[in-house]
Amino acid sequence: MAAPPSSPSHEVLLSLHNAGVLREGRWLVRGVDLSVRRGEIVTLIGPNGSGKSSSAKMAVGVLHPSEGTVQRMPGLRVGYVPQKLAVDWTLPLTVRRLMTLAGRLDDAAIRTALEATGIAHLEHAAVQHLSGGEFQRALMARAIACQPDLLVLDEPVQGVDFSGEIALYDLIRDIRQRTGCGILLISHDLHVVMAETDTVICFNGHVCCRGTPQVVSESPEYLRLFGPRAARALAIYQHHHDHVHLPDGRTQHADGSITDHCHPGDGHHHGPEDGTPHTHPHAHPHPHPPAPAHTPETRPHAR
Ligand SMILES: Nc1ncnc2c1ncn2[C@@H]1O[C@H](COP(=O)(O)OP(=O)(O)OP(=O)(O)O)[C@@H](O)[C@H]1O
Repeated sequence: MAAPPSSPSHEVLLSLHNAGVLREGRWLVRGVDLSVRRGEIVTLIGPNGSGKSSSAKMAVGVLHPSEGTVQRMPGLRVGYVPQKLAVDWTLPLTVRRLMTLAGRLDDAAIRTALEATGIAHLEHAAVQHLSGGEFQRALMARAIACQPDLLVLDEPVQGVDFSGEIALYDLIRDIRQRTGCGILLISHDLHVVMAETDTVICFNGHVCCRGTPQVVSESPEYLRLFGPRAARALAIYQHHHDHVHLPDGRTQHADGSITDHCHPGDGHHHGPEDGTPHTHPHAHPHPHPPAPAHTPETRPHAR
C-alpha cells in the first residue's frame, strides 16, 4: 500500500460517470458522477431513499449500472461495511468468525485490525452480545483487515450514541491517516458529516450538489439546530443549487416547472453538477431541511 499522504493524492481509485440504476421501470438513482482518490474522504449525504446506498453498491460492484460507467483502478482492494448485514443471529458467531466469513485472513491481519479498531479484547466475544458501537467496530475491523485501497462505509455510525459516533469518526480519520486509503462514507444525517471530509455530495435521486465542508461552528443556524457540542467535532458545507425538492418528492426547477424526477440531462438545469454554482436565486446553508438529530431511541440499529 502507498505511504500515507498528508492530503488526497491524484490517484483516482474509483469513478462513476453518469451512473444510474433502473429497477422495474424506476430509477433508484441516476446521473451519478463521483470519484474517490487515494487519501480522500468523500461523504454522501441526503434523505432516506435518495440513492446513497445504491450509489455505494454501484461503486463496490454489488449493483451494476443500467446506464453510465463505473471504473475502478486495476487490482483495487475494497473494504465494504454495508448498511445491512444478513447474519443469522440465532447461530453462535464470534467476532473472529465474523471477520473471516467473507474470506481467509491470517492471525496477524485479524489481530492488527482488531487492535486498530480498539476491540482486540472482543476477538472471541459473541457478536450477538456486542453493543451497537462494538458491532460497528467489528464490521470496520473486517473491512480494514484486507488492507483495502478504498473503504466504503454505509452509515457506519448507525446504532451508536453521540460520543460513540465521534469515536467512530476519529477511528475513520485515523485509518485514513495511517493507511492512506480512500474513503467513501455514507450518512443520512447532515450533522454527522466529518470535518475531515474533502468532498460532500448531496443526493436526492441524483447528485443534487457537492462541495467542500465548512466548519459548523460558524453557522448560527446549525448551532441552533444541533448544538455547540456537534459543532465542535463536525462540519457542514455551503452549496448552491437551482431547484427545490417539494414535500411530495417532485422537483420544482428554476424556470418554475415541476417534474416527477430530476436529472442533469432533463433540460431544466442551468449549470454543471460539478460544484460550479448554478444560476440560482439563493444559496442554502445546508442541502435540505436537516433531519432532527437522532436520539438513541429513534436511531436505526445495525441489527
Ligand atoms: N433492489 C431494489 N429494488 C427496488 N428498489 C430499490 C432497491 N434498492 C433500493 N431501492 C429503492 O431505491 C431508492 C434509493 O434507495 P437507497 O437505499 O439507495 O437510498 P439511501 O439514500 O441509501 O436511503 P437511506 O438513507 O434510507 O439508507 C429507494 O426508494 C429504495 O426503496
